[in-house]
Amino acid sequence: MVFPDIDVFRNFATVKSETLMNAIASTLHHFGNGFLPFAFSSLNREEESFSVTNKFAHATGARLQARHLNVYINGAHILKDINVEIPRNKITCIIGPSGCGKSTLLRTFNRLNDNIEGLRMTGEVTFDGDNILKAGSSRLSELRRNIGLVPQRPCPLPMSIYDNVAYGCRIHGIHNRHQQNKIVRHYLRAVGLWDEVKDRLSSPASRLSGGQQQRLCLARSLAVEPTYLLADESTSALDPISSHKIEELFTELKVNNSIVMVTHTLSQALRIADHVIFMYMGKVVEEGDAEQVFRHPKNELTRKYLNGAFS
Ligand SMILES: Nc1ncnc2c1ncn2[C@@H]1O[C@H](COP(=O)(O)OP(=O)(O)OP(=O)(O)O)[C@@H](O)[C@H]1O
Repeated sequence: MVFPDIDVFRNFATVKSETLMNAIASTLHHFGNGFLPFAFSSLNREEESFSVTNKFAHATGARLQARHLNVYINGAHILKDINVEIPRNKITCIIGPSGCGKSTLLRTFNRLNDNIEGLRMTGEVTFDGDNILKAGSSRLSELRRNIGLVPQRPCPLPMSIYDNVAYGCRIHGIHNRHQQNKIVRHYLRAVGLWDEVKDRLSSPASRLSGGQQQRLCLARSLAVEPTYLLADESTSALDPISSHKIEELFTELKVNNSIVMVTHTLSQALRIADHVIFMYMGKVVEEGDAEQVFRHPKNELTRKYLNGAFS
């Protein structure tokens, strides 16, 4: 699947650095990229604690829902009458065979599909009661402050490892170098990357391996601590140990945040999902508590999928 918002960055190589930064800032502002400005909520790590409150996120008890959502691309009916509710402070896993619409649904939650040519959406996606499908640009940027997306393909910005994580803080007005250092260190540790990069923080992020880039992008998204983190196969390029670390991290994060992840790995969904959405050919076939869906699926199609009858 192509991500035009990410591809934009790849074309910046020859642009002057100041122009580049401005272009990135405005592009991110427009498209959102999972790390637009947020305030930071408190982090309870013994070695580093810092606290800035994301008032909007935690005061409103915001919830994310899709009602009668339909997505068409160039006339093709991609998402069909989707009705789901994403619970707060839980890990929701979206599962289903390739091409069933998982990423499209995930991206609809922060309007990242908007730039797809020929896109038409009907129905509602509500966040904190507001239909975000009708949100104007000012509401949209607020939305993207609260719903961050880590895309399927890692997309490091054309800057250093350090700056990739610190960037979100800066555009949100956190210019204190000491505080930035703490945040960068904290989130690189959280994703299990710190030991691998601590001696080369000023190197270009593009020199990292695919799995390292995937963790860097996750750190960048987490560093602005969204209310909802949308993760599209965020462990697909990782070895089992690194994947396990990320799963542990997501489990810790749900105390303050809500995670929605697309995964192809059923064993991963079994390990960490609290809530499951099973999709097939653009429809939600079954949704519910993970234990119920995995142990006692109501739908025959879900049962077949879980038993490996198709993938
Ligand atoms: N930009 C696009 N233009 C045309 N069709 C698209 C576009 N993006 C997605 N689609 C189509 O929408 C359908 C759902 O795609 P989507 O990427 O959401 O599926 P998925 O379940 O996430 O697949 P996978 O697990 O393989 O990543 C597919 O048939 C795909 O070809």
